[in-house]
Amino acid sequence: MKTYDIIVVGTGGATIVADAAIAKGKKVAIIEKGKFGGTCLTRGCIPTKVMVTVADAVREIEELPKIGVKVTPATIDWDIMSKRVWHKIDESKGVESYYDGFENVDVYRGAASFVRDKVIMVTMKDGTVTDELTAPIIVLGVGGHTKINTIPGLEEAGYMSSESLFGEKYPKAPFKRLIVMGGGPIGTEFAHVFAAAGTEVTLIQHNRRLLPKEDEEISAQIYKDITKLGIRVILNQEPEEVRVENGEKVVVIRDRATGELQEVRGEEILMASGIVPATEELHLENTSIKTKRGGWIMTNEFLETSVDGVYALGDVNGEAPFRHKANYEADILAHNLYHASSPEDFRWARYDLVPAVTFTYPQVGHVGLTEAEAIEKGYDVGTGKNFYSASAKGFAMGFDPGDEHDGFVKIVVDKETNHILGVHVIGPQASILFQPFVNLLNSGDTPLQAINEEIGSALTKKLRAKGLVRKMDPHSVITVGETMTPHPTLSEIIMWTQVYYEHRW
Ligand SMILES: Cc1cc2nc3c(=O)[nH]c(=O)nc-3n(C[C@H](O)[C@H](O)[C@H](O)COP(=O)(O)OP(=O)(O)OC[C@H]3O[C@@H](n4cnc5c(N)ncnc54)[C@H](O)[C@@H]3O)c2cc1C
Ligand SMILES: NC(=O)c1ccc[n+]([C@@H]2O[C@H](COP(=O)([O-])OP(=O)(O)OC[C@H]3O[C@@H](n4cnc5c(N)ncnc54)[C@H](O)[C@@H]3O)[C@@H](O)[C@H]2O)c1
Repeated sequence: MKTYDIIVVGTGGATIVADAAIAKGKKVAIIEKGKFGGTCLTRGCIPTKVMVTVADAVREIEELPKIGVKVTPATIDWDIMSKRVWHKIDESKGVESYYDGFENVDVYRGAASFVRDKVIMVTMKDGTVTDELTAPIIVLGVGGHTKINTIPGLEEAGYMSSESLFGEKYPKAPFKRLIVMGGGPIGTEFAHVFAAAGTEVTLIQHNRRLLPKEDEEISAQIYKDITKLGIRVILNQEPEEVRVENGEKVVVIRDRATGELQEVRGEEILMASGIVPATEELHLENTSIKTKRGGWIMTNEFLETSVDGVYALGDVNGEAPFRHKANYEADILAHNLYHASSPEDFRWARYDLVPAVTFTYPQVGHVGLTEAEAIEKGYDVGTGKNFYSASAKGFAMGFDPGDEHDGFVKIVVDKETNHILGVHVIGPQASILFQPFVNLLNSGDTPLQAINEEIGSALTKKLRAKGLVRKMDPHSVITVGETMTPHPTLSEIIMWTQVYYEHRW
């Protein structure tokens, strides 16, 4: 049995904890079965946003004649864009070699599995299996991957997911006709990218709304805006069958309201139908680690699992699946394990103020509750809405009052206190517009609130009983650093204020 101070499984957000341990001179094991850097760098946020930024530029140029700029149609240079996409993905190699450079770190390239609580073995890429490894602290940051629904004929016909798109299925040129299955962030972002590249895109959505996690009014607006781009959106559909006909893939869908059947054809199918936790290889059944519905690992506000000393962060704990949320949790854990002056100085996670952005066209962003969620929670709800066209800048950008595609901000307020419960934006730069509210809402005295109360080490129980309050001083550079900022946005340049103030970079 080999013993470490800490074992970190997965090299996405969890690397923040590994880095803190390395800096403290701890003996660290890092286990990664895929590309180093995790989903965000190698098949998620970053390569998609390199593409989305190009697609945005094409659409922005198309809008310029309205404000008096003569343009010729812009088109995407697929080769240059793809080179930039793969340049970022290939930074993964640098992450891998970085960890090879430390004497106090053992890097295992393979899949970790639990033998029992706190004991792990790794099936290495060459098929060999390591000795048993153990540590008083084990951090699980194994992420998630695309959920593939069982649809008759799908496996035989073949399909792509974000994993294979940024892998063996990366196209040398844009598709002629693409079917996107799913109208969440992944589906709407890729639909925007390919439509801007000249692909005829049909997006099939199971839900009756696009982006159903957004406020209803935002969903309705994004439907109008996306269809204006030439993307065909078919809502409220159940995929019935997939087949190949004359070299094309045919998806048969059934309208969930009317039962009507129709066929959609395309050169390729992109599955964007949600994610599942990547726990298959962990063999959690050999442990007492509790999971919740959907198989997500249950964690509390200190990222503890039901096994003392085992923590889980990022997508795998089933809280909001964003890279900034994974980073936020990893920062908290790194602080509590390696930097806190005492348990009273511990930080804890809260999930009621996770900012979310979808980088489709236009951008959509929010923090806090939707109007429907606020009503359901029993608030006496008031709302306010303002349009881009109502501001001088909005007019300058080409928005006119009454414009069907005007952007807007909607605030959801508790009428009893005038407290802001949620802020929702749709329009250009939505990703950065609502950040001041994220900072505002996170400021002030923040009492410790238990999450999944059944989970808690002896120390956690003591801290809960004590009733800790973290002072999030709105003037403090530390508060800015401890507040989530959506990734990847320009607001991050400002959010890292604490880090460059402390000369950590
Ligand atoms: C197409 C796409 C676009 C996205 N865009 C955005 C965006 O713009 N903004 C945003 O905030 N989020 C975005 N996301 C979500 C974001 O990528 C994830 O929330 C984030 O990467 C999760 O980080 P993580 O640390 O939890 O896990 P990951 O980054 O997924 O890291 C987990 C790592 O664990 C490894 N692993 C798994 N099992 C084992 C095992 N048994 N042993 C060893 N290693 C293992 C995996 O290989 C992986 O490298 C996007 C996701 C996708 C798919
Ligand atoms: N900009 C970002 O921050 C960003 C971008 C991409 C992904 N992500 C994260 O990654 C996660 C995964 O993204 P996602 O868009 O796949 O998930 P999602 O769960 O948000 O959306 C999936 C959508 O697919 C629909 N769906 C499910 N099965 C279907 C089927 N068989 N046919 C048609 N539609 C079907 C669902 O109704 C749902 O709206 C998200 O939770 C998201 O938070 C974030």
